[in-house]
Amino acid sequence: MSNLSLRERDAATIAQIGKLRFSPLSVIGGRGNRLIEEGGRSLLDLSGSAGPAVLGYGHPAVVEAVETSIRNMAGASLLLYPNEPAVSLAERLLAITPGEGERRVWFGHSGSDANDCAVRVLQAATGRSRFISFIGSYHGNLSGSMGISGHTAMTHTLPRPGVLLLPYPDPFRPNFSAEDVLALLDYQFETTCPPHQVGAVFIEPLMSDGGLIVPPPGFLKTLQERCRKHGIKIVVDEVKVGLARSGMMHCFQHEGLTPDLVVFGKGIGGGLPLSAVIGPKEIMDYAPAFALQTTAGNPVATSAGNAVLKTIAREGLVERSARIGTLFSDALRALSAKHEIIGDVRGRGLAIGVDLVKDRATREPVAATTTAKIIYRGYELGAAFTYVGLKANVLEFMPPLTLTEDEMTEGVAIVDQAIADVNAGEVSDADVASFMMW
Ligand SMILES: Cc1ncc(COP(=O)(O)O)c(/C=N/[C@@H]2CCCCNC2=O)c1O
Repeated sequence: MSNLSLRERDAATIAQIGKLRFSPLSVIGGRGNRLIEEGGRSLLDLSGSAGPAVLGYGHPAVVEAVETSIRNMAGASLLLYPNEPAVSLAERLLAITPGEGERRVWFGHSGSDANDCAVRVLQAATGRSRFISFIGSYHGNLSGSMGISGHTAMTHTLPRPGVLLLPYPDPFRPNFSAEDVLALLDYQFETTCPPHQVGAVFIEPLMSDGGLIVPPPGFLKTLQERCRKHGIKIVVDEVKVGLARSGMMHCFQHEGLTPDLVVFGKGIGGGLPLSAVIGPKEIMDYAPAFALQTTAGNPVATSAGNAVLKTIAREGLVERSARIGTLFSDALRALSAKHEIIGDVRGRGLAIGVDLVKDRATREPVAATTTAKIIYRGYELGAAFTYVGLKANVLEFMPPLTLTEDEMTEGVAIVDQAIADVNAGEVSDADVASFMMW
């Protein structure tokens, strides 16, 4: 057994390109809504491992489903033969996801590969090679999904040729109003981006990694109508804010959208690698062997997916997200009475962002080091959470949907104390230097 810490062994073996670390936390276990740190300390998880741990850790329904399926494993590959868990999950997803006409489900391992698949099959099936997306959007980290994303973390990779990236209107920083963006789109359609060349618009119904931005009411619905007129498909990326997290089963339902394709990831697997794309049969049946991944739709991950959907229904997690999310947001908003740095608290259900500002009048974002220090101090005080935003100034709360009211209260108290301690200068730049990764 090594006498090095897990963190030291991680530094000596795991590639930096796969890391986005916000604190020194090294995890050796997890139970309920808590992570167990090397050394045995328990931390409240307000991040859900960046979203997928919708049922926390070790949920009995997931444990039983995974154990049963792996003990009698129906192969490991949906592409070679059907398996019961995958087909059941596809049936469940089709039943709970509004849509028109006959549809089909594709399974993958991650939000990235799901959006990657959507891009490729839409270009092939529509014959249109251009796409519309948004500055600040994060649709994945594979070439296809990255190519239609607009997050600053991806500027090391050039966007896909022909992508039209529009500003995502932010009610808290209205540099571009919904009307401005729609006018810009119309102008592009008239000039450099003929609509008949555009296969689809990719929409985050709540922009997560770009800063937990809830769009102005009606904007996305109007955008959908503009695009529909030109036969442009609507793809809604529900990877991070879907499946009950927003306080409705699908976040797009808050916006009155009628998507052609819906992309799922993160929470659908309850922490296991699983993603899905639902789309019209004429698109998703484009050609056999078009979007293959050997272990996609395997019976173990899809058994976890079935357990997630069944638990969401059985434990009423849609309503719970709405209720606990409102309490959580209200409690965070109440902190703004004592912390000038809190400029805005926003989100839907248990997808919550706290926008940190230097100045409430100008709404200038705080320095990224300040955000990082609050995360770091929160870790020291016993909670795990992250930050997002193109200026790295938005605290992100994406806890398990099983978060209790007491845990929510505990989490808010930690955030409160962390902000106070950072204001008091208790965290140094050196403390966070190695945690400024995006
Ligand atoms: C709306 C949306 N769509 C797709 C993805 C990609 O999902 P995967 O990271 O599972 O490939 C994501 C992933 N978002 C990043 C993943 C990198 C770490 C930072 N936090 C996230 O949530 C996403 O938010």
